[in-house]
Amino acid sequence: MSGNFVKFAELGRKIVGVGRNYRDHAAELGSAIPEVPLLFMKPATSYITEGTPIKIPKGCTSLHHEIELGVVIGQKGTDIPEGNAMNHVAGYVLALDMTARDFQNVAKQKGTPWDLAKGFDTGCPVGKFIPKASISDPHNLELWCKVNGALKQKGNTKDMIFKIPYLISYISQYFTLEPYDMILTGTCRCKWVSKGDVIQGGLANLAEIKFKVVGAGGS
Ligand SMILES: O=C(O)/C=C/C(=O)CC(=O)C(=O)O
Ligand SMILES: [Mg+2]
Repeated sequence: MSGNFVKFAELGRKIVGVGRNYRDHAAELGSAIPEVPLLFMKPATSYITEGTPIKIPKGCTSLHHEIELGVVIGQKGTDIPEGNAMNHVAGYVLALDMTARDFQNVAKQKGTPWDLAKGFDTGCPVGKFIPKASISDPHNLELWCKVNGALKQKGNTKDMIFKIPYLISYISQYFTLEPYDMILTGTCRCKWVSKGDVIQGGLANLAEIKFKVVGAGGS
């Protein structure tokens, strides 16, 4: 797959989220560690790139940022063996899995889907595509997130419970993975944001992102 994958977020493929893949995040939400990957989907309409603000979804009173490593798929596959999984990776991206935590808490209590909490417009800000060759070990990368300059999240991808080859293999047993799909690999921790805040994130010395948060009305 060529390095010219920059516009993957505009090509409209699916986003598969992995939840509770870091012990610290599961613990801070009082959630059990999953025995198999906990999956959810975000529609491609949730993608935004730098320059477009994150809009607090209508009625949301607790919007959280989750800084995550995104894995961008480059080769189609179903039932991908773990040993071959990395051949399906085109590259990576630094992403924010924005989560309407209040919507999610209601859904968790009622046992209903997380779609509204995860899949709203602007809920998946991403940075630039990073070709696979630029990262020798995706399981040893520092991740950080600041809000208005104050550090809110700091973690390392080495702490993922389920590693990338296993995630690709597991997901592809249920959803065919296609070029330009993206897997959000989970977050180390989370915090909330408000209208007017500026979120910045970093992935080792490879990528940085910056997004402004606006209200439901767009200001
Ligand atoms: O309620 C929970 O335990 C987890 C909530 C999430 O939003 C999961 C994630 O997206 C994540 O762990 O990254
Ligand atoms: Mg997440």
